[in-house]
Amino acid sequence: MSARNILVINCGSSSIKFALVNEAQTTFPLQGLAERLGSPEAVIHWQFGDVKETLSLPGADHQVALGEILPLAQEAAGGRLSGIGHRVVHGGEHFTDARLIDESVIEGIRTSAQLAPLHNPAHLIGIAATMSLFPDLPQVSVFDTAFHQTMPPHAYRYAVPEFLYKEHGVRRYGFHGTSHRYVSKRAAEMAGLPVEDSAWLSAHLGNGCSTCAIVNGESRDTSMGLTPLEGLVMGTRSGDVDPNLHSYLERTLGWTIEQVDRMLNNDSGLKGLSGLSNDMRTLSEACLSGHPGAVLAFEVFCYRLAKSLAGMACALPRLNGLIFTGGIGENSAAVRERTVEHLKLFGFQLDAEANARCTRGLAGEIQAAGSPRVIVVPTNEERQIALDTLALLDA
Ligand SMILES: Nc1ncnc2c1ncn2[C@@H]1O[C@H](COP(=O)(O)OP(=O)(O)O)[C@@H](O)[C@H]1O
Ligand SMILES: CC(=O)OP(=O)(O)O
Ligand SMILES: [Mg+2]
Repeated sequence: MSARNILVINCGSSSIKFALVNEAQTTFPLQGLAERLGSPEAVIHWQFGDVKETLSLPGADHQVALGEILPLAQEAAGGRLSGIGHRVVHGGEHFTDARLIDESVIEGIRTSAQLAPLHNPAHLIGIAATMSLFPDLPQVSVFDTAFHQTMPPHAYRYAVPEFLYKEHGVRRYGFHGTSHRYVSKRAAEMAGLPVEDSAWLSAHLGNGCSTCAIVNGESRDTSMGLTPLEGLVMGTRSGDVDPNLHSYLERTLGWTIEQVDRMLNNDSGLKGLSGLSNDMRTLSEACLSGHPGAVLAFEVFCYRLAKSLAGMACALPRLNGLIFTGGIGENSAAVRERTVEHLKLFGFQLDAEANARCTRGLAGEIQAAGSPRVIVVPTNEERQIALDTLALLDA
């Protein structure tokens, strides 16, 4: 049987990230991004082999963009596309695994949309579009939340009245599960351990950031909660704040819930603290010239990350190592160095040269002699989604 191709789709509210994954190849034959959908500036950028292209599609919505992306994928796949894997951020308590998409799965995603109002409605639009354009291709949804369904109640319950959990699903769900699962498997391989007998702290640091405690290949706790706002400092998201902040701003500034939501999700995090940028590359450069906002944002980011990892350690019976992944975790030696400095009590220490070497997709162990392992693992959510899709097609 020749190697199969899966198109992986991650639909945001105004964007679509996509990648063609071939099961026998380590790099993607095709990958790209459609952005500003629904506006006059709608555009698709993609890379097919070494060739980069851009197609301007004024006013295009998800359906129109997918109408362009699918033929590209068919061409890149030599006419042999086996299925489509969709990233779905929130699966609530309905889904503990990837699912072949049918009416009941669509209903489950719709029900969870209340909890991920920015993400799930966009996924549904993407799924409807691919189903109408390619009715004969099997479609699979892979949930960010599914991996975390193994958390025990003492990790996922909030200390609020029980009916809010029982009747309204108020609990910790956790996100980035596809990434935490993938990198913990890779870290175990790199360390020569069976993943079923390993224990990790994992830090996924992209635009969204979360930590996770992973024991024997299962999530035991994670920093994101009911929604992807809880926990760490992120690009534009605040992470943890005092829950009374909402009522304080309402009372003192007359803000509405929508204003508070927008501030916490879009104007906070690195962007809010620095007053400069949500992008860690920009902040790292500004730190070098002593920009006070950038320095503060960097320090708060690393301290809060270390504090979260130290808390996650409560969920581990032992520790095989600390994993860094996501755009920041994979590339920023400075973030890794500063974070690990706050974790000396655990015996963590880095080898400066090894730390500096691990950027731009290079995996490796970066701890100094005598320290528990610290491993940089490039995440690959697209490949994991394709593998989950293929596993369901085989079942
Ligand atoms: N060389 C680098 N140094 C520091 N930060 C980097 C570097 N390269 C990428 N990043 C950061 O990674 C973040 C984006 O991570 P990524 O995982 O690509 O995001 P997403 O969650 O959208 O997939 C940005 O904050 C970006 O600045
Ligand atoms: C759930 C989440 O935060 O996703 P992302 O990192 O893609 O924003
Ligand atoms: Mg990413």
